[in-house]
Amino acid sequence: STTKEGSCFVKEEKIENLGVKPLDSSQEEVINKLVIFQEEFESPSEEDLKKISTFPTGDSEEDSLRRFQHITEITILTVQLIVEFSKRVAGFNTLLQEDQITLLKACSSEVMMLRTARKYDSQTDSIVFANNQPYTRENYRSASVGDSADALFNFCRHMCMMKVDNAEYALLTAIVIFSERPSLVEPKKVEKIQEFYLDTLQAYVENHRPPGRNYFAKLLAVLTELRTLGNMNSEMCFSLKVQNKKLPPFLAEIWDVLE
Ligand SMILES: Cc1nc(-c2ccccc2Cl)n(NC(=O)c2ccc3c(c2C)OCCO3)c1C(C)C
Repeated sequence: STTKEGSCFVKEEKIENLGVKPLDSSQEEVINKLVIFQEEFESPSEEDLKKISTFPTGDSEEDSLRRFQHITEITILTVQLIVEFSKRVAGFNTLLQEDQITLLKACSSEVMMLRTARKYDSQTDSIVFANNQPYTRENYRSASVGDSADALFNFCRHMCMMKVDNAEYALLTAIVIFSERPSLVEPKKVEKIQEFYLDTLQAYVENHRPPGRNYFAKLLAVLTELRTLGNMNSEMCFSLKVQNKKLPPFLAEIWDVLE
């Protein structure tokens, strides 16, 4: 990726930090694979996008309902990509199937937020999901996400300002996937795998970011922010139920919106 003025794309450049241990070959290998899979499962395919409803730009009640519908369709496709990506992350297939499902259900909304931040365009303060339909704060809010749209856009802006690169996004995603979650059967195993990706992110940041700005700590703070955003999503799912805005069964099941 290249450095464009005012955009979020940064060039992964190598810098010589005195006294910093270089990444070992296994860490380099893991990072390269994660970035490749991140690209492979970045966006829904063209033919999948043709199947979903068009993006309504109007202001009627009907249009905001159709926008909600459009978001649910894009999210279903994106969560399916998150599942495919997770299955290829080293360590995931060493877990019990039961724990794999627990991790996927819990991480999906948080990984969705990270993926959305990668689609954020700071010049227009909009999120270009798939098929180049820009969501502004306005039409995202009217799609029934309400004032939490600001929390999403502020998160995206924050990630953009930090100029998080592809390797950092891929490592953050792996760390989010292997987060401690309630009801895991083998929590220690998940924690050990997460530790490996945390150490790899720390080594990557030390070798690629200017020293003395504690970027690693800033990236860890993103994990806490994602936890909050994920919880807000769960609350939103519940409130939708009350507004009897039906979530598609796939999402209702993934996000435990009990019938
Ligand atoms: C079908 C669907 N897809 C999403 C979604 C869309 C983009 C990124 C992440 C998510 Cl989880 N959401 N969630 C949100 O759009 C959402 C809900 C609450 C939030 C939030 C988002 C993005 O972000 C800020 C915190 O509060 C929904 C439903 C539940 C509307």
